[in-house]
Amino acid sequence: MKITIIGTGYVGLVTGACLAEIGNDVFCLDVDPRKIDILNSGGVPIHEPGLQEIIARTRAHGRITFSTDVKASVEHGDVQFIAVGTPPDEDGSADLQYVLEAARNIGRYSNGFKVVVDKSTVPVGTAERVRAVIAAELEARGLGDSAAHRFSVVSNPEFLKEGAAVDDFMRPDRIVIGIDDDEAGLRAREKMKRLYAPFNRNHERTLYMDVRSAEFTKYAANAMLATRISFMNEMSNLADRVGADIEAVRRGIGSDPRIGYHFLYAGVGYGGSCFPKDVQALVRTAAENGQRLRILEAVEEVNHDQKQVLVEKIVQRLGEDLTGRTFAVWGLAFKPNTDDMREAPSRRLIAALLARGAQVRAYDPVALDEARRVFPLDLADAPDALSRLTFATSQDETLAGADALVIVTEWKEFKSPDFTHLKSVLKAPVIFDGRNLYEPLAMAELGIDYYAIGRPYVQLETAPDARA
Ligand SMILES: NC(=O)C1=CN([C@@H]2O[C@H](COP(=O)(O)OP(=O)(O)OC[C@H]3O[C@@H](n4cnc5c(N)ncnc54)[C@H](O)[C@@H]3O)[C@@H](O)[C@H]2O)C=CC1
Ligand SMILES: O=C(O)[C@H]1O[C@H](OP(=O)(O)OP(=O)(O)OC[C@H]2O[C@@H](n3ccc(=O)[nH]c3=O)[C@H](O)[C@@H]2O)[C@H](O)[C@@H](O)[C@@H]1O
Repeated sequence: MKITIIGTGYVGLVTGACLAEIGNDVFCLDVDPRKIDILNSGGVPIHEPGLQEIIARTRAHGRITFSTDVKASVEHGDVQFIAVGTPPDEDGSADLQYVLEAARNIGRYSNGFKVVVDKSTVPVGTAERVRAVIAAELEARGLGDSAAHRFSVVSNPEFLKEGAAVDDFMRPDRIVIGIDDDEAGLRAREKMKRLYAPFNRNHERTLYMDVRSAEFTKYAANAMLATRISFMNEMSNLADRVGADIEAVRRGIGSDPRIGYHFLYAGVGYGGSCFPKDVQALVRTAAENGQRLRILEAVEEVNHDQKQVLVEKIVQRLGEDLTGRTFAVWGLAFKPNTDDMREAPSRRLIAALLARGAQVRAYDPVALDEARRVFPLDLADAPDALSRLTFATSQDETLAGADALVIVTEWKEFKSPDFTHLKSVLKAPVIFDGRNLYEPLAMAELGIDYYAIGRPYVQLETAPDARA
């Protein structure tokens, strides 16, 4: 099938590559010439496991093209996926300017029947706006009534997770398709069914519904997941106060199949490009419709505060003024296996340490380039603070002479470091762990002062008279 993907970011590039991998003829459009140049010279502008290999393979077979040519992109695809960004506007609502611009271009250059797929996360009612924009452009070309230029707007939200995007796309839990039941909608449904059949042979995972419900489903899913995280984070703070272990509690509640084990990890708050903006946008949609979403307001507030919890633990142990202290920070990306630093908890945490006068030496396995780009922007008004932030090229390099190690992202390679070596190079054996990677008792036995999230601080009584 001939497919156009508008926007080659995390979602667009993965969708395009995966659709090309199963044999489609895919044209990827982006307005950013830098991204297109990288892709055309064999590179991949983002880090996503498995993606580079698929792109190299499909490009070699001529099944995927990258271009900034808008007209050619519209003419290419019978199916046009809109996968552009929908960042938060100043009031928290989703900014639809890129989506509507993509729609305008489709109307401007359409050369036949088009299935227009909203893949971006967009508020309820957006498909209608996309339809109106395309119709207005066709009308302006005198093609308003042309049967040959019919189109249908489909909502097909994406549920992939960064760091596991290729896998999630290739093996989806479900494929949600919101579609109209008019004649163009029925034609679109046949195309969508054929397109997704290889991922879903018996079609048992495809959920057809009306367009508004599909748009809403995406927000409700992210809101539910964000709620679980804020719930566990709030429980972890209480666990700290009452001397319980949130990891034991997690296992205790997760064993109930109605709760389940997934997505119950307390930490330094959720980040990324989606939960923060989608929770905000849903709160905004509700407000526009005369309703308050009180649970989601609290989810956001708890998440905001959670990003400070590790700093509070550091201040409690080392004092408010951190001048002259050096911190080794492991992990900058908002989660492992990605270079994405949008809303990453590391940004607030590092800024807070620097604001208290500390030196920070940070390391991340893949997000260093992105970190070098975002911190100067975050700290544009604080050049002195920025000058106290340096980046190391290995986790070990951060440690020498540091007053403490701070863990922000749970990369696999941080899970089992050589603790004896770590102790010998740190100035003092102290770890602040925002991802609960280690066992408090084991740390105490190793003589490491270990502070985690919602887990007891263990101190062994080693003096002989104290044991008696
Ligand atoms: N990142 C993720 O894991 C997921 C994102 N989503 C949603 O998918 C959408 C895209 O997200 P990302 O891929 O993360 O965004 P992104 O920011 O990585 O990529 C968006 C791309 O669209 C391009 N673009 C903007 N306007 C354009 C236009 N008129 N024509 C062509 N290209 C244009 C930009 O240059 C950029 O490369 C958002 O609505 C997001 O909420 C949904 C599920 C997962
Ligand atoms: O709409 C989106 O963009 C996507 O948002 C999330 O995916 P993503 O943001 O890539 O990553 P997650 O694995 O969901 O993690 C989000 C944040 O929550 C945090 N998290 C996750 C799980 C957990 O138990 N605890 C926790 O603190 C992570 O550290 C991370 O900061 C959803 O999981 C995807 O289904 C969705 O498609």
